[in-house]
Amino acid sequence: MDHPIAYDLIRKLPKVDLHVHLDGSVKPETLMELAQQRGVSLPARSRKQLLPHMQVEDDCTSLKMYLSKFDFVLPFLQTGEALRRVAHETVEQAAAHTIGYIEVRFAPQLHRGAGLSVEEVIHHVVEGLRSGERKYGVVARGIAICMRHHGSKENIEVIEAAASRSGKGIVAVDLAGDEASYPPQFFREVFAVSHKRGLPVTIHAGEAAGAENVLEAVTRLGAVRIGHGVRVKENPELMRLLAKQRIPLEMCPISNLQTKAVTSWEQYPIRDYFERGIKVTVNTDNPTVSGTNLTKEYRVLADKFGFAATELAELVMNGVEAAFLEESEKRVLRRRFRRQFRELGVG
Ligand SMILES: O=c1[nH]cnc2c1ncn2[C@H]1C[C@H](O)[C@@H](CO)O1
Ligand SMILES: [Zn+2]
Repeated sequence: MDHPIAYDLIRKLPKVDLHVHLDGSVKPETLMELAQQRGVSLPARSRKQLLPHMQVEDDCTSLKMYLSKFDFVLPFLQTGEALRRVAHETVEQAAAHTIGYIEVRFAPQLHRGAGLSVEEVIHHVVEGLRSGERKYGVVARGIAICMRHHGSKENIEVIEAAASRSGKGIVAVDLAGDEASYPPQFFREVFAVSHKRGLPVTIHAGEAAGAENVLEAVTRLGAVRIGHGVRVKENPELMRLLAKQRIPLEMCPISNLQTKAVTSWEQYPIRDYFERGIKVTVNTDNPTVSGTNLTKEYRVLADKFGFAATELAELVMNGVEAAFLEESEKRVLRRRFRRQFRELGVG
């Protein structure tokens, strides 16, 4: 049976990905080459055999279990060369799904195992993004992540280094990792530094813990965007606050189902948020770990939630408005996207 919105139209629709992790985007083929270069043998010899080590299965029961997949790839992402390559390839993969703007996030402290400094990690990732930008015509920026299991000293070091690169490839900072074990109030001191340095903040919240974490992130950590926010639905007043303050949610539907932020699509609040006027954006989170891409994410919205093409275009434009870009850069994107929508007969 034909779907009311053709798969091909969704692929061709210009899109933005505001929430995609570098270490969740490594191609299996690349991992095999990186392992070979290091003389390390992998437990698998083909892409097909390797994928189960890099990707979650249907039996994933929690964010914690989901996060364990990253342990497999991180040992191979410890050199400048590897970081540049995966950053470049993240942009390449985005281009294949007509993504015009991408913000790639990464945790500098997780890439220091072979002696790189935080500044060097940031430098190599930004260089990889830039070469991807030049080759594929996708505007690409970086977000530096503080990890929940790291101490204040390490996280403040990330924020300081990111602030020094602000406007030079890095546009914001984030907090990621095991939300259930480390609530946001532990990080007030850390994010006070980003506030002092004028660096925008987005926080993973309301994914593996309740709506109170989103409230804390917005009111105490100064978050101007929220990663996921699936459990905001528990608090109607918070939903009104987010709509009123125009705080965008970076939702990642397929990842959200895998980490059990919800247990079925029926419980997924994206339609409800959209209708309440919350600025919902649609993103991939971790293309490799989640076995996803942005076309697939938008297709879920059409298939499971009945979003029409014009509504999908509205979600895309929410992403453009939510981008951590200068107003002049946004204007260019806005114009380009509107023209592309018209050419596709959408809106
Ligand atoms: O969805 C997520 N929630 C919390 N943390 C996450 C998510 N996806 C990836 N991460 C973590 C694992 C990675 O190693 C780290 C840096 O990208 O961020
Ligand atoms: Zn994430």
